Amino acid sequence: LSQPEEIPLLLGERIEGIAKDVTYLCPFIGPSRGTLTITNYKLYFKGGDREPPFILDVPLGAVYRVEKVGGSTSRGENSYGLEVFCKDMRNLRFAHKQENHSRRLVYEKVQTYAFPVSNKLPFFAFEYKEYYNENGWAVFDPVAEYKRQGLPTESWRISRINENFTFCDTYPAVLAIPAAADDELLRQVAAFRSRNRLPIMSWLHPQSQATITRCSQPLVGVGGKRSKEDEKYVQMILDANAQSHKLVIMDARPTVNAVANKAKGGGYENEDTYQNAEICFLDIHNIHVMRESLRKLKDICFPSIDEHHWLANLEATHWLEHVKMVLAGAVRIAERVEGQKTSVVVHCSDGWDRTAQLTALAMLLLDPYYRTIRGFEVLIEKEWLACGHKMAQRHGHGDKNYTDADRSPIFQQFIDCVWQVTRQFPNAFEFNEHFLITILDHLYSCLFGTFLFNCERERVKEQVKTKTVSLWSYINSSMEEFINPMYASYMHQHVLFPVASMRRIELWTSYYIRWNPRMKPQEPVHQRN
Ligand SMILES: CCCC(=O)OC[C@@H](COP(=O)(O)O[C@@H]1[C@H](O)[C@H](OP(=O)(O)O)[C@@H](O)[C@H](O)[C@H]1O)OC(=O)CCC
Repeated sequence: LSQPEEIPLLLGERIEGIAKDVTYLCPFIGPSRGTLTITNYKLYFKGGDREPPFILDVPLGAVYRVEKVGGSTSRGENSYGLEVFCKDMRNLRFAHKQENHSRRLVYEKVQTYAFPVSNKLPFFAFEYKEYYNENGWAVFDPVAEYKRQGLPTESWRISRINENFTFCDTYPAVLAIPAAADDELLRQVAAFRSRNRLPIMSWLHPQSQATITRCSQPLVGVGGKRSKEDEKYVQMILDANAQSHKLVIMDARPTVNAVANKAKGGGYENEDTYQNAEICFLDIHNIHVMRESLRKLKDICFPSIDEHHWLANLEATHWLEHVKMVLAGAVRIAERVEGQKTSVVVHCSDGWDRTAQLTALAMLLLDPYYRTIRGFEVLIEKEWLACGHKMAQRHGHGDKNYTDADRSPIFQQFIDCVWQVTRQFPNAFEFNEHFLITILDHLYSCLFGTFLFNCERERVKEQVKTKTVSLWSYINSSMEEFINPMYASYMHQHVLFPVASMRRIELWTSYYIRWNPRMKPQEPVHQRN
């Protein structure tokens, strides 16, 4: 059986436990007997009874649950062991021998190193010492990105009112806001927005000066409160765009949820008080609906696919419908900004899930820069990480409470939407599908500091830029792996308008069904006698 030295270890990785004579029960090729090793970063199984050996290499960050299967009275073959549930659409079944107590060892080591936050241990990212000659932390600089967009202008200024994160603790330190708004007005506007997440600029159209701004819901409440300052500030956003006398407020939610939020002091802008604004609702469901939808999708994809009911089962998950709704919302924003030179304000309830999906996708459609590898990295850093999408909470990084209702695959759904666009415009992106899957793998692995924690304030406090490696260091050090050979320079000048219709939305099978072998090993064909 394999010896410790045969386990590939990263710099900073150490073996925490080895269990020999373990059987991995693969749902497709059947059992493999071998050695199961747990390190402070991964779960590694190597089968000794096949040539080539069967290898499993699973970052513990991808594990959300581990359960013991069978007890001391279990007698059936392989009935005593462990089940490991993973965030990357698979579950792993292992069978142990009862006598050598290897199950307890593996169970305890997985519980310890898969959930460092619950065990008051550092993420492995803080122990990972690999050197890369690319510094991924230098890919995104907010002022440089604003400069690339043409800021500051006479209508838009860069503000450091939030440089200590005391103005809005989930927003970036550096904000782009209307030049006409002084700090006093900013404070009054922030006070009227949920969690102080006032409208800030995401993107400026290089020709028309139309903008995409983003925020959280106004604190209207059941009493129908209004804020003259908020109304004045929204008017400043409109006035900053000389091309248009109208502004559109896109509320990502279904109206029923926007109304329900009034009961919690939230709500939406009233067209009577926001004179020159048109409000429309994009009907995208909340984090709870999306979590449930992906759970259903995993259930019909793994471990086996019901050939006779596949399409009915897929439709019943509603996953593709939700992907379509997010993409359709982004297309509506892009059409307004590009086609009608109209500025758009995007919000939802908190302005960090659906809003991030919509601004990032609309910017991807409108600006070819974000369709390059480095540009896409900037887009994720800016619209997702700096603007406070709760990466750690939504993915349960290092936390053993897998039933937490605040977990939801919103960022993954955004990457799925990006994949849909690459399918409709295969020449328009510098990156390939492997790039998108690698991002999702390291969304879960916690090997890099990039996706750790919930906002810029936390990342500054944890010193991720000096104590961890950026995912972009790894990717940009082997760029050729992630290049799309079909990328055509003439194409990338255009605005993309994908068809957000069910007939064009596809299931991303190389992600969701990646663990099923392409061909089920043929069952022996019984000769007709
Ligand atoms: C009487 C009590 C009313 C009430 O609880 O309102 C609260 C809403 C919850 O509001 P929702 O918008 O439905 O749901 C919210 C959004 O998903 C938000 O993400 P985003 O950034 O995309 O906004 C998350 O951050 C919140 O955690 C979540 O609660 O619940 C509903 O609207 C469900 C009822 C149909």
